[in-house]
Amino acid sequence: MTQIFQTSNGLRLSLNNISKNYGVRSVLNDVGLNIEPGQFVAIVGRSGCGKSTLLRLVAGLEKTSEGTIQMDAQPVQGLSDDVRVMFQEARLLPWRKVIDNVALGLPKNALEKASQVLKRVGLEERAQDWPAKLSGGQRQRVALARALVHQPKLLLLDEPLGALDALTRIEMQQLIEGLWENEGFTALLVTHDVQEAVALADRVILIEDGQVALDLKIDLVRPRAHGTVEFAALEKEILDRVLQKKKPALITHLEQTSVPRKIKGLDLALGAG
Ligand SMILES: Nc1ncnc2c1ncn2[C@@H]1O[C@H](COP(=O)(O)OP(=O)(O)OP(=O)(O)O)[C@@H](O)[C@H]1O
Repeated sequence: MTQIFQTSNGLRLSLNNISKNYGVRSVLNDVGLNIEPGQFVAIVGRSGCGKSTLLRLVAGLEKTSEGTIQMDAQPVQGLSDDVRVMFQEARLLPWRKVIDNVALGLPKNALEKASQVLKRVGLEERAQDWPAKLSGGQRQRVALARALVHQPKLLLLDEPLGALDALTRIEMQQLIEGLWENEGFTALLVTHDVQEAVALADRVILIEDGQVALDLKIDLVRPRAHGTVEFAALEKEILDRVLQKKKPALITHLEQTSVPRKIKGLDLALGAG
């Protein structure tokens, strides 16, 4: 089932020609993006291309060098109660039980609310455990519950499944997708995993050289089966675009001029049969 934006509880996010420099190094350069309320957007790109920087700017953890970010037409000025972030590490407080980690920052009488959200992530039976007793995947479920208990309008996901094994990762993807469909928040996911991006997102944005190099709509029915032709074609389109960029100039030249078949020894490097 595709997301119906009209019924969403999410916020509209606008990045208006934003740039970010660290000293003389330009990380993001004139990035413009408009994200609809309730949309699920994935940001992909090579390591160091500025994905996490973009997320930190949206979260209000850092300031843009140029340009503005708006949520529902209001400028972002620091942290907002409407926005929650989930990182690769769960960042739980080890001296607080699971339920108390989820209820962190809530009024004292909010334990009932916290336990309802724990139930939604499938961990109600672990409420009284210490975080150290949980697996990596369970800890990320707690982190997800801790974010969702605040009913965010925007959930920022900075490679939250990056450290998990393949099966747990798929389970967590399904959990996040289900919660997003029910709660209707806007989601912005940074991931290295193109397959994950195609599985979850309505739109995949590729960042390259500090700019939006690709903005691809993913119009597949949900939940998405990884093995379909349509799924594979979208995955390939993104991967081809990423790989095309960094091919050594010599290889690209040889491919274009079809010289490699004549040069023994280079055939292997090009994967030619
Ligand atoms: N606080 C900082 N000071 C200086 N440079 C920074 C700072 N934060 C990030 N950078 C630089 O900005 C660039 C982008 O970093 P960022 O973490 O956003 O990349 P990324 O695409 O998320 O990388 P990865 O996929 O490896 O996590 C990198 O070259 C990084 O070294």
